[in-house]
Amino acid sequence: MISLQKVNKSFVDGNEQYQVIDNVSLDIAEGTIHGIIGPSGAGKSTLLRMMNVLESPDSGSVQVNGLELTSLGSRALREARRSIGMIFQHFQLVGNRTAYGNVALPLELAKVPRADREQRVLEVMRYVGLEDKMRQYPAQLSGGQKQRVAIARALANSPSVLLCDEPTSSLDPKTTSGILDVLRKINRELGVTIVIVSHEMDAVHAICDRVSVMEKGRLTSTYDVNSSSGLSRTGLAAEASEASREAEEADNGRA
Ligand SMILES: Nc1ncnc2c1ncn2[C@@H]1O[C@H](COP(=O)(O)OP(=O)(O)OP(=O)(O)O)[C@@H](O)[C@H]1O
Repeated sequence: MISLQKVNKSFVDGNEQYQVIDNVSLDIAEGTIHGIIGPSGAGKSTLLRMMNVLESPDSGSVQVNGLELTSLGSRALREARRSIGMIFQHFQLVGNRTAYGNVALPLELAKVPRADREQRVLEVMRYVGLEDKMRQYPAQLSGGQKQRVAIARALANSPSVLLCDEPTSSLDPKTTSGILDVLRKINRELGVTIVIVSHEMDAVHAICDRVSVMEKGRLTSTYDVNSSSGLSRTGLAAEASEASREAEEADNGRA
């Protein structure tokens, strides 16, 4: 369970102070996939980064698996973060390490013995379907492969939560669908709670159980994707596609 209660965050730019997160409360149930959508600058990434306190709130509470992250010292926070993986739009792989070296990195930091490390890297690279790319450097991999390596790295320490900041925004539609399949598999098979920030509505609706909408630092709504509101959106999409089919038929009739 991820629970944000009345979190606030502002940044100072010159003489101006901007309230980027404005009194947001949000509970995300264990084992679900939760989307956060909204216009550019709404505060989506900042809110996501609060869930592992990469961004600490000015006030409010951030609990993950019952632990109040804002009250932890740096060592305890480092340990708590091991159960919270994160992936990014631009992958953030270390360029001078192979895929193997990238995935091994969090295990090295956690002081996992070498033999266990090797075993675990192999396991997670297999899980994302890249066991044949262990010795490649990031520059030798496609975008989709880089994101799979990043996912494997995020999984290395067996997290219970995976935070995804625009995970498919640099990828083409086919690669996007492969990455969404991997994320769905991680959720279903490993029970990992996933939070996805994205501006790609199709991707969000394809994979999420619930979605929150942000605007100007505030949460304006949260809905179930399969609830009546989700269905009405599907209904609208169906109507739109029916209308475009009719227009096409009319066009063909004219030709
Ligand atoms: N470290 C920072 N210092 C100053 N301002 C920041 C910082 N991080 C974010 N901001 C500002 O906070 C606002 C929200 O940023 P954030 O990245 O959370 O929005 P977003 O909804 O994820 O946008 P996008 O979809 O464009 O990524 C923006 O105006 C941004 O410039």
